[in-house]
Amino acid sequence: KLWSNYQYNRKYRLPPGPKGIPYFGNMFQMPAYHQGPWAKEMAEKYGEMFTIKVASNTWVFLNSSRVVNALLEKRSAIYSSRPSFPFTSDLMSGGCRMVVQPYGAQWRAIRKIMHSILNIKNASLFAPFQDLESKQLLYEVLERPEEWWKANQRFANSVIMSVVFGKRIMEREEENVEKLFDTSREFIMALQPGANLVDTFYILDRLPAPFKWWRTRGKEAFGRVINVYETEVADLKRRMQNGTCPPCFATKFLADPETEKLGRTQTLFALGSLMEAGSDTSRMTLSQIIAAAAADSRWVRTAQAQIDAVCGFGVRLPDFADKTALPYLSAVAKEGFRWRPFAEIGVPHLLIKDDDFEGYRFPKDTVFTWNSWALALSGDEYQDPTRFWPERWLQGGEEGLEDPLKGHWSFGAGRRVCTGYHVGDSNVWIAAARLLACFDFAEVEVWFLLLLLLLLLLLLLLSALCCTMRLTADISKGNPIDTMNLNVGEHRWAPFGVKITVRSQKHRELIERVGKPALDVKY
Ligand code: HEM
Repeated sequence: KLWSNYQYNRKYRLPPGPKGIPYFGNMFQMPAYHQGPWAKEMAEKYGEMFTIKVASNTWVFLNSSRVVNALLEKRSAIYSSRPSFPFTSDLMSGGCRMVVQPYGAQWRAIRKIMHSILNIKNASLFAPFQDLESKQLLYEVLERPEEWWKANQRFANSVIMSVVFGKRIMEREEENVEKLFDTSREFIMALQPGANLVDTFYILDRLPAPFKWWRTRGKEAFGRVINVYETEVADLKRRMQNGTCPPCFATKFLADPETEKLGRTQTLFALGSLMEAGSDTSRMTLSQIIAAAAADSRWVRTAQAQIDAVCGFGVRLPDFADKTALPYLSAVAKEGFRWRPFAEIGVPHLLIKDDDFEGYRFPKDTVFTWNSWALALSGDEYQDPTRFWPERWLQGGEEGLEDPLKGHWSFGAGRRVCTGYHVGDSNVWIAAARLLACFDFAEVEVWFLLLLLLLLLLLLLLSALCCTMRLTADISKGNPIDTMNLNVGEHRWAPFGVKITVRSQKHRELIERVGKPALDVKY
């Protein structure tokens, strides 16, 4: 062991990093969740790159746009695989969840399919659904402002379900959608570094099957997710037989002879990954924009002034056709992606062969990640980085405003960059533009909190203790909103408290006129 360590250290040179302990490395220093602030602190201490060990894996964090660009973008051909995840990928995803698949033929085939539906040329395919669902979103927020987070979820989910499965999701509580959010959350949790020992200590995977204590749990998780996807495909087939299914991606995909070659599990996961990635991401970014609007009304006033100038005060809703006339709204969407990236420490990219870079020599199988939180909140990268300040994107003119990838790393990098970024960007643009056109956002006031707490005390006597504790936790986050701990991944209750009010009677009438009819649209 000592000899092989000596040889390794002679051959390779890695950036410095915090000292770890034998076998576990830095595993216990990195928080289990919400690792962004810790990784930012390390970046401030070590500079553009730092190295940590998570058991036998070596991770290099990239902390400046310069090095992300130089490695993940420019050398993408060798920095685009994923580390092995015996539990999270092989067991609970049957090796078929694209986001954790290694770089290779299978990943390439699925990426091609994803691209065929999510690319910019299909913007016109998504636009009518985004238009319809964002109108319904406004009506839902008007009717039940305290359930804004559910309305965001339904919006994002229904857009992708309409395009992929030709069906609208009318109720956020729909059983299979609820299960989809649960399985997505389970997957994200499993992916956290150190969450499953076998994903970190690969040697455990060599144990004989009866000693692998995690197998049953992994198989059950796989069963749950496959069940969600199968339920959707069965429903699709039923509607196709009834003649009630409009043309959609899944009907074409399932009828394509090429699809058969993928096998059943991969076919289901291709459709499922679209549902999963398409639903969760846009709603989280929208939640962040709502938090930013409640925490700082300065930029909201500017956005509303521009919308009012173009669409009239409560006269009509902004539309995709207004995009060039509303550059501030494109800057809002961009700032929404940059401000508090939810993939806080990026997504791991695996280097597939030894590489030299500026005096360092990286061994094959080193994990590289862009330190997303640190990059977004770095004073070297952005002026006044913690502030939600759309103006930053307009300072040098409007160049690059329409490219969703330009100026931040929230969609990832290189060949692994998010395939759905056009859809995510347009989802966020239309929903944010319309919400800002019609509503004001404020942090929850103290008297309101006290009243709610009083009510909760009464509730305590009547309802289950755990439920009350959960509500209390929600409310305690309300005033003021802690924008560094937004917890937007939460899908079961409001991640933070916010007061949403319609801007005027004219806006109320506008929403009733255009938003309410959206509820009756069926196909
Ligand atoms: C709305 C905001 C969104 C954000 C911030 C986001 C972010 C990301 C990030 C950070 C990655 C990993 C990139 C990397 O490893 O370098 C990713 C991958 C991916 N995203 Fe998104 N995403 C969004 C929306 C969407 C949507 C709407 C879809 C699909 C409908 C989608 C589908 C995917 C897929 C399939 C991958 C896996 C790509 C691969 O591993 O090759 N995303 N996304």
